[in-house]
Amino acid sequence: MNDSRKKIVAIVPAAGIGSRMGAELPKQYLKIADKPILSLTLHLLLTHPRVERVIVALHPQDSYFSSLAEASHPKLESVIGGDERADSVLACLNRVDDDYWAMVHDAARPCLTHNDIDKLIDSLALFPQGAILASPVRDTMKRGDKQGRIEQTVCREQLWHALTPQLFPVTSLRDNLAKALMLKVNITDEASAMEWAGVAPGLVTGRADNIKITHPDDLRLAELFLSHGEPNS
Ligand SMILES: Nc1ccn([C@@H]2O[C@H](COP(=O)(O)OP(=O)(O)OP(=O)(O)O)[C@@H](O)[C@H]2O)c(=O)n1
Ligand SMILES: C[C@](O)(CO)[C@H](O)COP(=O)(O)O
Repeated sequence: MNDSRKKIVAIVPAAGIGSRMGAELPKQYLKIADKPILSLTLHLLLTHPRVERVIVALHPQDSYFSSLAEASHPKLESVIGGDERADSVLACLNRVDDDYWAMVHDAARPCLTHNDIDKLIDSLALFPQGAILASPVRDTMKRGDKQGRIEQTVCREQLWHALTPQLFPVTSLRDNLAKALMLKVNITDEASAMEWAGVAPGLVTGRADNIKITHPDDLRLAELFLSHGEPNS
């Protein structure tokens, strides 16, 4: 099936509390260049021509989302997320028809570009099983011991940072994720659920500035990237 016929739904897990950020409000509502991070991420996905729908998972007590400009967008719907990121993704997947492809992208990654989304979608010709954006590890990698000392140097050949979006057929992702969660398998991204089921997702080199805003110093970095990044729409 060529990509012009692939129906793509973007799934945005945004039900976290941002504990590592330690801010007064969930990090997805902190502002960069005067815009909430979630607004930046949703706008990026809603304006991409190959994304038909966007589903966002929200915390049950989320009182911020309704005030976002994007909240009333006709292509967008929201669901209540779960205890872990994977539960939130599954809650979104349960709202999607089987003939879609799910492109799962963290709310906390607002620096994604349309060009990288196109790269990922185009990669399905090579990786019909699904694929993820990833960034090759550049630094020498160390494993530390419990005393904070170097235990070993880890070979960085073939090591990648998994990014998002991660793009898979809705049916296999939903089934594999549901089974893995039921068996209490540790799932931190969509690819790990697919790997658990024996699938080898494709790795597509994405921009290293597609960072996940996790700690306070990530905010300034993201602001820098967004002020110098390519226009997305
Ligand atoms: N139960 C959860 C937990 C996380 N997320 C989302 O998954 C993305 C990546 O998770 P992470 O960066 O860990 O966000 P938080 O869980 O909010 O951060 P922390 O672990 O520091 O609390 C975020 O957009 C977050 O909102 C979610 O939808 N549902
Ligand atoms: C999905 C992810 O962004 C890929 O790197 C990452 O696994 C999310 O992890 P988190 O602990 O939920 O931030």
